[in-house]
Amino acid sequence: MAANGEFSFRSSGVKGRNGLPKIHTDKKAADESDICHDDSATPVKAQTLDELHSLQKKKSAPTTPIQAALGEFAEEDRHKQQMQSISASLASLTRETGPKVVKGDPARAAETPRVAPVSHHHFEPTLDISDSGLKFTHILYNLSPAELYEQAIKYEKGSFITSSGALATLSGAKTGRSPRDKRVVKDETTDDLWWGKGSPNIEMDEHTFLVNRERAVDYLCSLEKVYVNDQFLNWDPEHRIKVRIVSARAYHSLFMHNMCIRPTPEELASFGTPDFTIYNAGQFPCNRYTHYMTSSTSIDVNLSRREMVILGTQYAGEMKKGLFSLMHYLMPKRGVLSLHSGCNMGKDGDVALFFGLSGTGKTTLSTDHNRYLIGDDEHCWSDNGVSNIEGGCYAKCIDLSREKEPDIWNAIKFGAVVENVVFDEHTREVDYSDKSVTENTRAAYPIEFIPNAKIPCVGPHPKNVILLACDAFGVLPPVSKLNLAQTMYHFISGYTALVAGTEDGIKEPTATFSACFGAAFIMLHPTKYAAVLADKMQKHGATGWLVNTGWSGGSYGSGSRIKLAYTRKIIDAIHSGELLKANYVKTDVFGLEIPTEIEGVPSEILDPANTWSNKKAHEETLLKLAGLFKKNFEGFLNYKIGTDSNLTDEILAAGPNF
Ligand SMILES: Nc1ncnc2c1ncn2[C@@H]1O[C@H](COP(=O)(O)OP(=O)(O)OP(=O)(O)O)[C@@H](O)[C@H]1O
Ligand SMILES: O=C([O-])CC(=O)C(=O)O
Ligand SMILES: [Ca+2]
Ligand SMILES: [Mn+2]
Repeated sequence: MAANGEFSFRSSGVKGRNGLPKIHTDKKAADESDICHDDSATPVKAQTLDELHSLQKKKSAPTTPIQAALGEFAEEDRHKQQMQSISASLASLTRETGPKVVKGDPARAAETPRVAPVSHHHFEPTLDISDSGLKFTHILYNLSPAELYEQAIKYEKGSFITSSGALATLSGAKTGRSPRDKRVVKDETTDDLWWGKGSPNIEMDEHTFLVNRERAVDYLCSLEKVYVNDQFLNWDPEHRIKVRIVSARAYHSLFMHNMCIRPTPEELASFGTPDFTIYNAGQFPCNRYTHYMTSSTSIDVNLSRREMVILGTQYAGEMKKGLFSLMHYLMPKRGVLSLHSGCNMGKDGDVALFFGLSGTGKTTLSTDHNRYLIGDDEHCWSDNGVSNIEGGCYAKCIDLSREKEPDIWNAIKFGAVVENVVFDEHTREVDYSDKSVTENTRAAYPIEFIPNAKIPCVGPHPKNVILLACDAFGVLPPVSKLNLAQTMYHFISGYTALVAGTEDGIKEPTATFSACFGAAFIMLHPTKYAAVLADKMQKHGATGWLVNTGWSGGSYGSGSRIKLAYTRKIIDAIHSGELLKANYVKTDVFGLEIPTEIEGVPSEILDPANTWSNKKAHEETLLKLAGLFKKNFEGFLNYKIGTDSNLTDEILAAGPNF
């Protein structure tokens, strides 16, 4: 480059008579040179192309002194134990005990014979030899994102790299969870579970579970290779759970790599036996002649065996939320509260929880450039404070925009999985407004893709508990301050309203009530979680808030969704403590305390009654929604919350009055 920044050719030192560089053919002359060499001078250290290719990849470097100290024998032992553990995980219950498993990609054929087959001498003689007992199952163990990308692109139709570097994939026929196909084994250990009306736990017996388990395991072992992830749940070391995920798709393995906590190499070396195992055979259906099965999809949890089987759905969220259900069972046993909430922390250590059903804003509002992100969806609140259960986020992508949600936008890069999005076939730019595959398009990315993620994902006791509702009726205020009884009333109600199918034009919104803002995932009766939440909020002086991220100025169809920018201002005022100091007035019917002013938010929208042009329609809609709340709460009237009945009575009184 010339000094002025313009590009120019470097003038060559030795020139021939015609001005061109002289070509030296004489070896001696070239060796003793001060003359210019050809840049490619050093030859490759390979005799053949195969050798050349073998130079490209080196063995992953041992990372720490711990591993170095293990020595070669210990390392070999550890590897053998790992393979035995995986073989045991994949064991058929009716034939030989564990399949022959071998680590590595079958496509890298040259490498496989070097690995000694796992010996089965400690097992009983096989009951029934089958072809599956003679073949090897290759184990792709905790692959890296780059390796999983290659697997997905090579072997899974519908896998593509988007222009931002994310892996686009299709989840198949199912683009959301299938709660009606979830089953939980009912046995002597599950008496304390919530069964019956309203409960998400539909029973199955142990035998049927084993039938489905065998079906999944046979399917997985029939494949040439399966993916195994060994990872953790819960950033609180005291309550950490070890999970193993066995799956048939690189998509599933990468999704869980992103969503669970990723072990360090040392943690992986000493992983041992998992506390819980998922068998994801989602490409393979369940057999509908099997007892308890009502479709070809079945998601089965067996708490005694610490196992979960997935048949007939490839939607990866089933694994995420299956593990969340497990935490809703395990954590309360330890006095730890599990929460379907987002969580973030201010610079001064003030923590906020964001409860809400799907699509109400947990991910959007907890991902806040001015605050540390602890997590977007699943948390625990123990005596130690709050901790994220997961290692990643799962953001809705529909209508995602760089301007409104920059941190989420930027997190969709190499390593992230985007499900069911539509992209330009040439540029691979994703069109986030396209609902051709589904409205529930999603991105799963490791939490550290958010620049201000708080790692480790733990924080002190919450100061604010924000209940989010996307009220498509447009009658709940944008924000209300709640007393403890109101917080419990709305926590147990778990309200949101969804907009019904949009294809035939405008439809009535439908109210959904989902206890604890996650009835699909809780294992015990809602009042058990509510009692612990009330106790913790009281003990740590947390304030409850109800935030409507839905409609204003009318119901869906006539009004419009509250601007995200306004909701963010409201949330800012909660975090800063400003809102606690505001003036409040009480609304009719719901008896909610609403502020008269918030910086950056037009005051006239703070009371929904002001925003409806048709006052009569407003009144009717308000009463209609209040009636739905009342009816829903009837199911909880016979339950006591906490140790005395005072709180129960207060909570009942905290609902709508009309
Ligand atoms: N005022 C608003 N407040 C919050 N979100 C809004 C608002 N207006 C529009 N949105 C959109 O609503 C969606 C909220 O979805 P989000 O992913 O945060 O849901 P979630 O509560 O995390 O659900 P899930 O549990 O299913 O992950 C986003 O797509 C967001 O852009
Ligand atoms: O589980 C899913 O598919 C997405 C999610 O977070 C929810 O529905 O709460
Ligand atoms: Ca979310
Ligand atoms: Mn969720």
